Amino acid sequence: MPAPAPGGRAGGPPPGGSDGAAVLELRGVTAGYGPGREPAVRGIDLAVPRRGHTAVVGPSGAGKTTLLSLVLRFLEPQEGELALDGRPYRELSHPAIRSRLAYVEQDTPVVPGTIRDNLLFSSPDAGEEDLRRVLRDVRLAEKVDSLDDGLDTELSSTAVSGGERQRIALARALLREPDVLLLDEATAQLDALTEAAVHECIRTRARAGAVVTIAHRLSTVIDADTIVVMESGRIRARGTHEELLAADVLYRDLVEALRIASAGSGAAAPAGHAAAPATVAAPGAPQRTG
Ligand SMILES: Nc1ncnc2c1ncn2[C@@H]1O[C@H](COP(=O)(O)OP(=O)(O)OP(=O)(O)O)[C@@H](O)[C@H]1O
Repeated sequence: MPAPAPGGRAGGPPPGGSDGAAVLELRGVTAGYGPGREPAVRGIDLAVPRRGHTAVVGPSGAGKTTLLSLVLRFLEPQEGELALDGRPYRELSHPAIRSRLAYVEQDTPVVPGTIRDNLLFSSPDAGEEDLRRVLRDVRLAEKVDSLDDGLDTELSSTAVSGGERQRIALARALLREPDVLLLDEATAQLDALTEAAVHECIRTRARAGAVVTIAHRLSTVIDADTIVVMESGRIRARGTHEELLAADVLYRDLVEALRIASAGSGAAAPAGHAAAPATVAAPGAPQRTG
């Protein structure tokens, strides 16, 4: 198997490349955090296909969070440009961009109010059946049904675990049916139900739209359609799990770290992958996304 060219995909062009299929593109993007500082990412070329799961991996400080910050327009490029459906970001307003994206942080805060308020926060017109659907998707439907006030339960009056909090955030994001779901997977160990729900939601959503994860679980990485390996602010390789295992030494090291970190977790491997227990982040993984 040919080695992936630096920043290129083994065995062919980047998915969603120049064929117009990309929903989101970064073209030669260099960006950083102020004058006098080294750029945090350099010369990033990335085309995110309209459907499918793109996982971003890399050691601490590689630029993964910066990449997401650029996509969310928390940060502007110093060089290069981003585009949504082929239209450069500079021609689009912040709300126009954000309306197409949904972002689930590692530690997304719940908003004051009820579970319903939390779900409707960014989709105020969603109907009851939509709320039920996303709660089922994130495996919270039974829990909500068991509460006396159901969807109208005040979150402050209920003990909400970290896992449930993340599932509420994910449900809120799914409700929007975003063109691009951006997800910074939790580094903390979460309960098995949350792990499974997040995993399943990524798979389901990736059939309808684009999902970009900063992946901290081996099972998530393995499941991605394309994995982007970042190092020192650059994309050093991209491809499928098998392609990268064969061709990229840093990827092999990252996978090994995830495997070691997750050893003994007992999480099930995705179908077709013999050794993929993963519930714990690699050492040095990020704490949160800005
Ligand atoms: N707010 C900030 N101000 C200044 N420098 C920053 C800021 N955020 C990130 N950086 C720097 O940018 C570079 C890339 O950081 P980034 O957080 O994007 O990497 P990362 O791959 O997400 O790392 P981690 O896995 O540790 O979260 C690092 O050198 C980091 O120190």
